[in-house]
Amino acid sequence: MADGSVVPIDRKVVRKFKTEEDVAVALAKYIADLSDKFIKVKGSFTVVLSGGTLIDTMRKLVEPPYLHGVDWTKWYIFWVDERVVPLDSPDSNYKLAHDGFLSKVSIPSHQIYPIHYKPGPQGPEFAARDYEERLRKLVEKKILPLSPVTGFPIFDLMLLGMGPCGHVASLFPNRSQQNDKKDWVTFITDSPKPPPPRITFTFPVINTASEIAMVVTGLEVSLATHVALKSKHHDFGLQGPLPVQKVSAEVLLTWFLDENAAFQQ
Ligand SMILES: O=C(O)[C@H](O)[C@@H](O)[C@H](O)[C@H](O)COP(=O)(O)O
Repeated sequence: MADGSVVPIDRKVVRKFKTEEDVAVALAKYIADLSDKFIKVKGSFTVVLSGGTLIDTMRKLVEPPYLHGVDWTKWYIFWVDERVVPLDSPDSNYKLAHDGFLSKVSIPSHQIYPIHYKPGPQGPEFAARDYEERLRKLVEKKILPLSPVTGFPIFDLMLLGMGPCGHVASLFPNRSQQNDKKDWVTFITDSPKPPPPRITFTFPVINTASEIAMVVTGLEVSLATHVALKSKHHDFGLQGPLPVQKVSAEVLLTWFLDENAAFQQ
């Protein structure tokens, strides 16, 4: 199916498109519709970004009709993971989002939450603790609600990419961070994807989000996509599931795939 038709399975839908351009068109509408819905219901829209190709795939959102149709003033922006580098570094997920998205829309700057960067070996741990503290303050201010079910903060929308090894955020196979059930934000100093020092939301926070979009395009992710959506078993030389297999959303997890990523479906 290459028309974006929706196949509902539990709290998960898979939307398959022919090209990456078709994914970009559908993703913009999906995000704008959720923005309208959440702002109507709760007066704000909390959005969590990833790095990688996601920001480019969001490109239609900064074009008409969304550019002037979305109420950007109600948006709050967070990062599901960030490389621990200065914010103006070419490796920074903040810079990527700033250049491709945030600089083009009118989200108030105090509603954008980049990491606080500190150089040196303590930088990753500092950035993770600091980010978690800032999230806890937003819970106190009632900007982020806490889930009565999980005890973790509820974000309205999380936009995730996936690597060929099945990683999401900076939760990688063969790294302990994917098993953290206590922290909201943790850090990694030996990420297999460069650069090595990063912070990342943990799975309990990711899976407490209301809506999650897995935005996955390209042939190199087709095997991990196949494992996540079809075979469930894998031959990646690991014990246990791939990180992506642990993703679920409170309301709905929506996969956006192009024909290449869906090649093995
Ligand atoms: O720091 C990063 O690189 C990201 O936040 C990471 O989690 C990304 O979302 C995936 O690696 C997918 O990356 P691509 O979209 O580039 O395949």
